[in-house]
Amino acid sequence: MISLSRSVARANKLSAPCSLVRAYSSEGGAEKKRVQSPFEKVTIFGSGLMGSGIAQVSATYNHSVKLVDLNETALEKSQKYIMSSLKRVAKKKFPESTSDQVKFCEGVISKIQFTTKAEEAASDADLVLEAIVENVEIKRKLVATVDAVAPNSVVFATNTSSLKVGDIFANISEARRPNVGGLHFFNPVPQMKLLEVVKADTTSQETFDKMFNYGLSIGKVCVSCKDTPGFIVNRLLVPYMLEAMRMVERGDATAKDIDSSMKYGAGYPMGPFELADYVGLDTSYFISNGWYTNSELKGNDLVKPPKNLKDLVDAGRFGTKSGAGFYDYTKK
Ligand SMILES: CCCCCCCCCCCCC[C@H](O)CC(=O)SCCNC(=O)CCNC(=O)[C@H](O)C(C)(C)COP(=O)(O)OP(=O)(O)OC[C@H]1O[C@@H](n2cnc3c(N)ncnc32)[C@H](O)[C@@H]1OP(=O)(O)O
Ligand SMILES: NC(=O)c1ccc[n+]([C@@H]2O[C@H](COP(=O)([O-])OP(=O)(O)OC[C@H]3O[C@@H](n4cnc5c(N)ncnc54)[C@H](O)[C@@H]3O)[C@@H](O)[C@H]2O)c1
Repeated sequence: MISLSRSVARANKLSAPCSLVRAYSSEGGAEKKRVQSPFEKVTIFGSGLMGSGIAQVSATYNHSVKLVDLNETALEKSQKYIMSSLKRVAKKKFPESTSDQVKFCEGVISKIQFTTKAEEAASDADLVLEAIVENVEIKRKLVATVDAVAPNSVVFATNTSSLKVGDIFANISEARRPNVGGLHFFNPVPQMKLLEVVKADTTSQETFDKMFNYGLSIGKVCVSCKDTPGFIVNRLLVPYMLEAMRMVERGDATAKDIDSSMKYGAGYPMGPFELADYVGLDTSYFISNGWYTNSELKGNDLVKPPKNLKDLVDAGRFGTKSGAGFYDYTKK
């Protein structure tokens, strides 16, 4: 595998402003290097937690963004969420000037068009990114909608946490197969620097390079992944967090002490139970159970969901989003 030296990468960048600079060592290893984005118009499906964050970051780095959801209520919630996040970023960026903070926030939000018109939004995009509900059938339906109207050259990526990229795009038209891949962002998107760039079986090198350079252009640290369950982080995160759960089941330690141990002993920003509540216990159960019952990890105890995780989900304790999970968030 070759790697471009920094001087070659720099030369490319200087000679062709919109060049696709593969500013990374393909022997693995991430490199955080700002390059010109190969995309101008980005259409994102799903204005929830992740879609909103991806839209915010793409607009912050001068992409023209269309953010699509099923109804105006979802879009209004998204706009509020993005604005509140932008205000936090602006306060740090322009601590001395409220007017600059306002200008920054309004400048970014003006680059995002909130719409329910799916076909129109997909019809003139350079990059289409889906961040809709983690359900392969619903994602496949969206793929079919985009397939019918998007430009031939569009790159189509998924932000899935746990599904196989190849399964999501299984029914896409033949001509588009080289132009699909995965762009797995982390929550919260404005804060988490990592972007997992996934090369599926049909992804062309050109498409991979475009996705990778888009990630670099929006300030992310990009890593290269194969289309395997959980890519890199979740493949390691799920077994770690499930074993934490089993420790509680065995009575080895409390959730609180395990969280403290990982924060103050391993330097994690959140312990496993705080994180599970943060990303959602329903999501966590869905992912681990999906891998355990219907993936290349089928029957692997490393990803077997513990009983008490399922009990919490069955009881409607989904984590912060429902006010209670491993911890209670409603008590003052
Ligand atoms: C036990 C059984 C579990 C079962 C298995 C589970 C398997 C896992 C399931 C996977 C689900 C999908 C996962 C997904 O595919 C991949 C992921 O996303 S994994 C999650 C990755 N994210 C993390 O690990 C989060 C780690 N936490 C943090 O980094 C921080 O806690 C935080 C979230 C950034 C919050 O920081 P805090 O210090 O705690 O709190 P603050 O509120 O002060 O924020 C600090 C700092 O950041 C700025 N900030 C925070 N959020 C935002 C935002 N949304 N927008 C803008 N800015 C934000 C804030 O302003 C602060 O700035 P500062 O003032 O400090 O400069
Ligand atoms: N939450 C996380 O920590 C996290 C992190 C990384 C990746 N992901 C992945 O990102 C995706 C979205 O996750 P999320 O947490 O943002 O979910 P979410 O539930 O917050 O948002 C999903 C949004 O998609 C919308 N939607 C559903 N079907 C749609 C359609 N056909 N067209 C347009 N919009 C549609 C829903 O209305 C909702 O607003 C999932 O694939 C998830 O696995 C989640």
